[in-house]
Amino acid sequence: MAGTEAKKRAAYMAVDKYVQNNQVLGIGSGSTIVHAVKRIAERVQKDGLKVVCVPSSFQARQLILQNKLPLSDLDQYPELDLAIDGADEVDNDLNLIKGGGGCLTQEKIVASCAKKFIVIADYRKISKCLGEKWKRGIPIEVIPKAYLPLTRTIAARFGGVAELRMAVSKAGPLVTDNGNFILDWKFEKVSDWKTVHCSIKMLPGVVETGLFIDLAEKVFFGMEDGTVEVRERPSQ
Ligand SMILES: O=C(CO)[C@H](O)[C@H](O)COP(=O)(O)O
Repeated sequence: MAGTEAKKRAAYMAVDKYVQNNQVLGIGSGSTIVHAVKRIAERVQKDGLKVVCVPSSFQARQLILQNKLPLSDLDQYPELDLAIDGADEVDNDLNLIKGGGGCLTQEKIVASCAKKFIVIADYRKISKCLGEKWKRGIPIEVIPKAYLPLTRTIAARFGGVAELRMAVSKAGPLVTDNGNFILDWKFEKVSDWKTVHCSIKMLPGVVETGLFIDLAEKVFFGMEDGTVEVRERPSQ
C-alpha cells in the first residue's frame, strides 16, 4: 500500500476514535495531518460535530480555514483537549523526531498544552531507535544570529555535524514561521535522548529541538497491508 493511503487510514482511525463533540483540538503540520483535518471536517458536516481548532503552524492555520473549521489560538484556549500531529520518526518508546517541515517549536507548544497528544504516521516512520529511518538529522530551531556559533558548539559537544537548512525556491536559509533558522543535526551516536535534548536546549540561541520525548500518548501507524497499528507509550 502506498504511503499516502496508509497515512489516510491512520488519520481517519485516530480522528474517529479520539475526536469528540465540544473538544478544543490542536492541529499539527505536514502531509498526514491534512487527512485528519479532512476527516474532522467531514464529521462536522455529516454528524454536526462541534470542535474548535488551534493551529501549530501557518500551514495548519490555512488547513483549518480551507476546511471551514472554527479557528482559535492558545490565548483563547490555553488548555486543549487533544492535539494530533504527524512525525518524521517514532521509536519503540514513542519518542519522536519532528520538524521535517520546520514547524517543531509551535508543534511542541501545542502538543504540550493538550491533555492528550496523539500521533498519526505511516509504516515508514517506525523505528527501534531514533535515527534509524530519518536520515536528515534532528531539526533544531535557532535564533538567526546564533546559528554559526551553534553549529560549532553542537558538533564539538555532541559530535556529528549541524547544518543550516536551506530554503527551496528561495536563495538562502529556510526561515521558520517564527522568523528563525533550522539546524539539522546529523548525530553520530546518542544513547540518552532526554539528556541530549535538555543539553542542546540550554545552549544560548536554541529555541527548540525536534526531539519530542515522553510527549506522545498513542501513535496510529498506517501499515503496508492496509491495517492500522496502534501503539501506546510503554511507561503510561
Ligand atoms: O514535524 C512536522 C513538521 O514540522 C511533521 O509533522 C512531520 O514532518 C511529518 O510530516 P508528514 O506528515 O508530511 O510525514
